[in-house]
Order: sequence, then structure tokens, then C-alpha cells
Amino acid sequence: MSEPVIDLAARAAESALFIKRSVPAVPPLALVLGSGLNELAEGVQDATVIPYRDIPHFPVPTVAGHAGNLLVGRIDSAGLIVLQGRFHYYEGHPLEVVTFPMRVLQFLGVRTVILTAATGGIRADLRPGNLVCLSDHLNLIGDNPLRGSNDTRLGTRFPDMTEVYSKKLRAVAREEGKRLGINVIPGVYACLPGPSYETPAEIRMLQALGADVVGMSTVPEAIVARHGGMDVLAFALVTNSAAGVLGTPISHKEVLDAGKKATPLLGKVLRRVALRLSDPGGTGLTAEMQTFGGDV
Ligand SMILES: O=P(O)(O)O[C@H]1O[C@H](CO)[C@@H](O)[C@H]1O
Ligand SMILES: Nc1nc2[nH]cnc2c(=O)[nH]1
Repeated sequence: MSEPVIDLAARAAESALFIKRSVPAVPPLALVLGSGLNELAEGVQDATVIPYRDIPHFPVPTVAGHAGNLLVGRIDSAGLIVLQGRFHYYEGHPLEVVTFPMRVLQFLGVRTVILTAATGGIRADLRPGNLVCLSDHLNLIGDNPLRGSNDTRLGTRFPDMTEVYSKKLRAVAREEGKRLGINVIPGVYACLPGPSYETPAEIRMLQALGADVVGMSTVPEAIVARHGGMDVLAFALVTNSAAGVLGTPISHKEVLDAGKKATPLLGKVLRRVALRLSDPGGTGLTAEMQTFGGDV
């Protein structure tokens, strides 16, 4: 028997309409907050706060550190939507539910999505508190959010994934980090289904595959955002050294505490990036960054 067909586009359009009717204007920039990063939303001015539970068809987060509110406001002159909390595959949702907020952003007319995530640092030089800007990813969930019949109102059947994370936006992030004296480190994110953290052997495998950081989110959202025609920038905060790197156990409390601690640092970078993106010529790179090579 075939699975029932859910009209995702119709659902996302209804959710988007509800949000549009709740706010004076919808900004073209959205930010998704990862584990422990809820407090970044405190920097949003003139915020209209919409609990996820009030938005038609929106799921509700079950994980500690994911508040479950959608905010529409601004950081200085930059208007933005903030998703205070996300959904994960390990919560038991199918990936179309995990990524439903991306579809809603698509129907709201959002052009750019900035994803943030708490991650384990695999690469030897990465330490808790480091900020990684994703240059690419490994989808190791064993599923794809675009599986099933393709709705051409949402995107094409076979979307290109050569540059999931916009090179231009990555250069902006690096440049703004440099201005602030913050090292924004390029890296590859491996997405596993979770919810158990990795074994040391799994981390060695991920290292051999070319992963720099590991987490249980971000990638399905990035795939759907690209399918929906949005530009993506993603920051992975290193909250802990990955399993076996230091030999110490990992806990979600450690992840949340590290996220909280790094909130001011990430907030500074996000503010500058948002201001650059809200400025019409804002993603234009300086001469220095134009010569910046392929390692962003
Ligand atoms: O990716 P975010 O939501 O930031 O959270 C990360 O931290 C949690 C584990 O501590 C997992 O959910 C993992 O994906
Ligand atoms: N899979 C995974 N997710 C994380 N989120 C934060 N730290 C980690 C980690 O070490 N592994």
C-alpha cells in the first residue's frame, strides 16, 4: 500500500499565511537556533513572538534547549525571522516534518537562511567554543528529506548540491569574523541520526570520511532550503570534543552550557552578517576577500 500523500505545499502556505497576518512585515532573512543557543533571540528588537504551537501544522520541539517560538523582529536595521528551536530525526519525526519550517520560510518569501548548530569537534585543532562555518556536509542520516514524489511547486526533482552553503555568504562570515577578531573556521559537518552520541570508532570513521564536526541536525534543513531556492549559511559551534578525542564522556548538559557560554560570540558574528545581508550591496566583498581562495 502506498503512503498517504500529504500536501506539504498547501500546509506550508497555510502556516505562512498565519505568520504573515501576525506581523507588520516579513523580512527576507531567517535564523535557526541550535541547542543551547536560544538566548541569541534576546538580541532581537521589536520582536513579535509566535509560539510554534499556535502556527497551523507546525510541530513542537521535545528537546531541552529548543524553546519553540518563531520571532519576527530586527537586529538594528536588519529585519529577521528567528526560529528558536528546531526538530530532529531522532525525535521520531519523518524528515518532511523535521524540515517543515524551511518550507514555511520558502512560502514566506525568505531568501537567505542562517542555520546554527551545536556540534562535536572531530578535527584535532578544534576546541569547545570554536566557531565553524560549514563549507560542505556529509548526509549520513540514511534518509533524505526529498524522498517521495516531488512537488514541482516546492522545487526540482534532482536539486544540485555542489554548493549547499553559499560561497559568497561564507566569505562574508569570514570577513566579519576577522573584523571582530573571531576566527570563523571552515569545516565539513557530518549529520548522524542520533540520539546516541558517537563511539570513538565512529568518530575515527567520520574523520577518515573528511568530517570536521558532527551533529544530528542542519543537513536536512540545508537540503530543503536549497531545494526551495533559498541561500544557506550555517554555523557549527563546537560545544565538545567528539567522542574519543579527549576520552571524556559527552552530555547534553555540557552541550547546552557550551552553547550558552558562546552565545555572545556567535551573536556578534550574526549581527554583523545580518547587517551586511540587509544592506543592498551588502554581500559585496572587499578586495581582500575577493582574493580569498576556495577554503571558505
Ligand atoms: O543540532 P542542534 O539542534 O544544535 O543540537 C545538537 O545537540 C544535540 C545533542 O546534544 C543534538 O540535537 C545535536 O544535533
Ligand atoms: N552527534 C553529535 N551531536 C552533537 N551535538 C553536540 N555535540 C555533539 C556530538 O559530539 N555528536
